[in-house]
Amino acid sequence: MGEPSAEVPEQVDAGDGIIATRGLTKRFRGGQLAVDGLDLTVPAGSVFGFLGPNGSGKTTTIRMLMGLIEPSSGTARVLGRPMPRSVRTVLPRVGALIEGPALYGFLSGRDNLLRYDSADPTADPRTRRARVAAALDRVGLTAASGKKAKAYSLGMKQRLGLASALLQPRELLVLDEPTNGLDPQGMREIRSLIRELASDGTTVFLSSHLLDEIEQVCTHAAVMAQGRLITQGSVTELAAGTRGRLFVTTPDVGDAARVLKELGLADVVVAEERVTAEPPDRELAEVNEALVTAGVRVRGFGVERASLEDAFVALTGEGFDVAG
Ligand SMILES: Nc1ncnc2c1ncn2[C@@H]1O[C@H](COP(=O)(O)OP(=O)(O)OP(=O)(O)O)[C@@H](O)[C@H]1O
Repeated sequence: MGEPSAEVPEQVDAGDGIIATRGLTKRFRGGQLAVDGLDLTVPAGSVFGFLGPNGSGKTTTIRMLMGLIEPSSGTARVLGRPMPRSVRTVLPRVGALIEGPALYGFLSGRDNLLRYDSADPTADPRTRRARVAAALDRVGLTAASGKKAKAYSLGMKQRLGLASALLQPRELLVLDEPTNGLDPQGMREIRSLIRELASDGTTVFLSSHLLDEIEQVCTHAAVMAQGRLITQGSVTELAAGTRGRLFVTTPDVGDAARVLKELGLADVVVAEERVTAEPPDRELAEVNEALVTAGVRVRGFGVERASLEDAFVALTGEGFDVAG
């Protein structure tokens, strides 16, 4: 039921993306418009960051992609197939970690994975132990595999969750806020694990409300705000579309700021021993010369590359400031 018949083969168009949505919309019963006309394209082989403040519609989108809830309108295709119609053929090829892993605290990490594996009707019981051992090894939990899961740190629980998603080879990993609640060390571990997984060709789609996290691990990103897509593209393109900032490092910040304003530079901001402004249209050397001529002791000077945060500010006119 629901699967396309042999006469109407599903075309998997690689150019279409591993995930592709068109006009995807979710309005909840109470009238809340959680996702509004989303057109998302996730290229094969990318580490795709789905970025947005809390409440911007990320989890709702992921739930629609995984066939957990029905869209109100629009379409979603995952691995080239329509969701939720193709849930049964698509989900076995996708490793998903949504809203934290469901673990039995009284079982060891290894026994939790054995349970997961035995719940999969396609998993051969004869190779179960080897599969579980490989997954534990992959996430660096071999040494702790005999410990009860309730004694695991949050980071270890998260890694065990990832191991459960990795019991079978996957074409796509979908991770909802994989570093949420972790300490900096735990975050670093999960990030390096994600990079490693991506390096052997798995497409990774992860949501996050942390800009620098996306910048550190993702090749591509989409930015959501209030249920709408603000932008998407490669991380370098997104940042490159935004101009960097001119900076002057000097003890004479007052004089430096005055000179920059006299030269017509916009958005001059003074901080301790540092003045920044929008980059000028004129030659940088001219600006430097004007500073030096005015007696400003220039200790550092140049244009900094724009970050994803600069891009976000430029797009929305506001900072990426999220509450908890
Ligand atoms: N089952 C539901 N019924 C009604 N409204 C909902 C439901 N689930 C989510 N919402 C609302 O939809 C909006 C988007 O929520 P969603 O959880 O998708 O955002 P998010 O970006 O994933 O945020 P978070 O990171 O906090 O999970 C929010 O305003 C939320 O209150």
